[in-house]
Amino acid sequence: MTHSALTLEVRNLTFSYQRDSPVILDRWSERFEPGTMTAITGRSGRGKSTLLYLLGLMLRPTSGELWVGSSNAEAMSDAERSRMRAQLFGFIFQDAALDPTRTVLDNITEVLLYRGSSRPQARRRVVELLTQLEVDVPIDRRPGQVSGGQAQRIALCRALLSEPAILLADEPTGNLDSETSRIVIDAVRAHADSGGLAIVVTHSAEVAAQCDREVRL
Ligand SMILES: Nc1ncnc2c1ncn2[C@@H]1O[C@H](COP(=O)(O)OP(=O)(O)OP(=O)(O)O)[C@@H](O)[C@H]1O
Repeated sequence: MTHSALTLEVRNLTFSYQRDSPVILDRWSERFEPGTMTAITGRSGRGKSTLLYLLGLMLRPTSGELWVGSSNAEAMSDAERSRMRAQLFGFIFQDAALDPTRTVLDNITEVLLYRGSSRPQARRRVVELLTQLEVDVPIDRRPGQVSGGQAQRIALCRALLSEPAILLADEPTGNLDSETSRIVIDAVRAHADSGGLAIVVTHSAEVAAQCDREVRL
């Protein structure tokens, strides 16, 4: 797997949800390099998920800049940001955001079909990766018929198959036992080792220890 090597850089970022609500990030600066996996840690309510939404171009900061490679995302239109999000970012968020009306297979394969894989090729890749992630469910099931931890790994499978330059994960091991957590973190680790950039919000010291560095909010 190869990724376009992109640095993500935040400069003097300030954010509050509303004008009169508490400031969650105050002139915050940080740089995330390709080929690395960073843990974002900190007490509950400190703004870890909010930071991930900002980094993933889902929220705009109150002030400050976010650079994705050589592009300043704050200078871009909403449409340009959406395009960039679809092309460069992969997300593993707490509400796995699978389409409940479609099968596990269809939820995952779309990205591969879109990129020109044949249906049998796409199916093979999906089955291979689900097996690696130890998701032992029939691929014609719907998301409502799998467990929370399985849904999370199905979302991880979808995110990894799109080969995003930047992978953002919000508590990807939150619902998982320690053995399954290890499988998930190994997969995120492999993404970073192959040149991708991974940022993982976590409350787990064990997960943070497997990252290259920890940024505490
Ligand atoms: N949509 C929103 N509108 C207003 N305030 C919000 C919104 N979402 C989150 N907040 C507030 O922003 C703060 C940061 O929330 P956030 O979810 O980013 O924290 P967190 O560090 O990820 O927490 P946790 O570890 O509990 O998941 C909290 O005080 C939260 O109540």
